[in-house]
This record gives sequence, structure tokens and C-alpha cells, in this order.
Amino acid sequence: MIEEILAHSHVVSLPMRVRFRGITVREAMLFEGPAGWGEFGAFTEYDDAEAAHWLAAGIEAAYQGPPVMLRDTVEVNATVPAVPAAEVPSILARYPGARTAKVKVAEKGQTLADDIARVNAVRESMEQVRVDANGGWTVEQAVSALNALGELQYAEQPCATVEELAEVRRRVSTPIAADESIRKAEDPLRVVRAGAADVAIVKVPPLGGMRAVVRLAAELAEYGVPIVVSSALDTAVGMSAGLAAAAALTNGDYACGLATGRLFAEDVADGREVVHGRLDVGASVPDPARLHRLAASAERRAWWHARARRAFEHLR
Ligand SMILES: O=C(O)CCC(=O)c1ccccc1C(=O)O
Ligand SMILES: [Mg+2]
Repeated sequence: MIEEILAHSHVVSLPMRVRFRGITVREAMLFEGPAGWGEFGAFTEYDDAEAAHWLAAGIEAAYQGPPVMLRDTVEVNATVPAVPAAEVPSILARYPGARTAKVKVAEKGQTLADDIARVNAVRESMEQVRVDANGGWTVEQAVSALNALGELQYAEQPCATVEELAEVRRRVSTPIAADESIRKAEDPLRVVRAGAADVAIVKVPPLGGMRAVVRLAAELAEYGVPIVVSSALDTAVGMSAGLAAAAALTNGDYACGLATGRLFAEDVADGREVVHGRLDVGASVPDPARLHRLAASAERRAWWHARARRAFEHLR
């Protein structure tokens, strides 16, 4: 099966408009199967065992297709990278009609004053603001930052560990969301059992697929913890899987972090625009001219193929 996947694959390199998560180009391998297109885009620093989940998610999309969807559009949030406050209006302009924004905070080399200025700039035009520290604060820093930042929908991964999240959650009134603590966990439920999260950020690729997201959502609902489906900086192909998973949830109350296609200077497909703060869930089919234009070097293509082979071994 892996040879068939590789034979129908394209490795792309998408330039980002603004640096995000420390990267300026996003590479991914896309492949077409009997049920549609799938994506294998595990972050380059992830090991093969972790990457295997991402490959499983791509295989589900290409060979099985989406689960039963309950909606044909999904509400999305604007995603604001750790830019200077003055750049916020131009970033938000790319998400017409969005009511919620997620703002990156705790960026290395920046100060709390930078975060406060950025969050306040976002508040001027958004109904709801959430922040994402990507585990960048200590407990004490998180407590003072969250007290200083004012009312937020929630704070995503303020600190690195589950224990720290639980402590911050006891000490502040801001709801706490877990992202990396779920994405990297053997047992995603540990974080809620530990009292570490009010909200769970869930991404299709690291969980291993759309159906895995729907299952986890049902388990978390028993603990009263809602999920927010977000992207892993996926191309338009991977985003289709995130949108399908979000559309399959019975409780889809939170705006999803699935509009990150706006962070790319160019994507593999066009036509999926944010309209009234929502995205259509219909599958995106890559445009051959774009696949050609965005093709990665032969060397990077070989790297992704070798990695996909190793990851596939973990699935057998
Ligand atoms: O949630 C969003 O608004 C966008 C998704 C996002 O921030 C993200 C994208 C890729 C990798 C990590 C993250 C993250 O949430 O930390
Ligand atoms: Mg996050």
C-alpha cells in the first residue's frame, strides 16, 4: 500500500506570509486514493512513531473518506501570529466575518507588554479572544499574564506540563485549554482526569484521523470537556479532514482553528474562502498547476518518501 501511496504523491512546500511556529515554509506530502486526497505533513521534528499517526490520518482521508457530516459549514477563528500590534488589523482582514480570534502569546524574545498590546488590538474588532502560549510560560508567569490580559474565552496551553496546567487552572478564573498536552499524550484523557483543562484542542493528524477525533470528542463530553478542532498548519487537503471532523461533531459550539490556510502565501487549492466567519466543509482538490508550482525539491521529496515508508512500518 505504501508504494501505491508514494506513486500517487506530491511533496509541496508552501511559503508562509508570516513566520508561525518558527517556520516560514510548510512542507507536506499529498496523495490521492480511491476516496479522495490525503495529507502526510507531520512536523519535521516529530519522530517516526508520532508521524505514523499523521500518515494514518492521510490514509483515512484518501481510502475511506470523511465520516457522516452534520453541517455543511463550520465557524472558524482568526489566527493571529506573534506580530506587532500595528499589524493586527491587516491580519484580521483576512478572516471576513470572524467573531473569534486566537492570538499567539509568550513568544520567545517578546514581553508581556507585547502580548497585552497585541491582544488589545485584536479586541478592538473581535467579540471573543483566546490566547495560545504554546507552553511558553512558567506557572507564575501564566498567572500574572492571565490576570493582566483581562477577559479571555480561554488560554491555550499556558504552560508545558499537565501538572502546571492544573495549578494555573486552580489559580486563575480564565478557562484553560490543553493542546500539546493532548497532541503529544499517550492518553489524551489524562489531562482532563488531572483537572488540567476546561477545553480540549484537538487536531486530526496527530490523533490519527477524523473518526478518532469524533470518538475522542464523545469521551471528553462525558467529562464535560468540549473540543475545539484546530489545524496542524495543514494544506487545503488536510484542512478538508479537519473541517469534516468538525462538521461531524454533535456539539460544535466553538469556532475552529481551521482557517490557517490564510497564513500561507499560496495553498494547493483555491476557492475555500472565509465567508461570514465560516468555511465550507466540501473537500478541496489540489490544482495541478499549483502542485507543480509549489513542488518541493527532489531532495525534500526523497526525504518525505523515506519518512513515509518508516512511518508506515509503525502502522503494520
Ligand atoms: O488554533 C488555531 O487557530 C490555528 C492552529 C494553530 O495555532 C497551530 C497550528 C499548527 C501547529 C500548532 C498550532 C497550535 O495551536 O499551537
Ligand atoms: Mg496551540
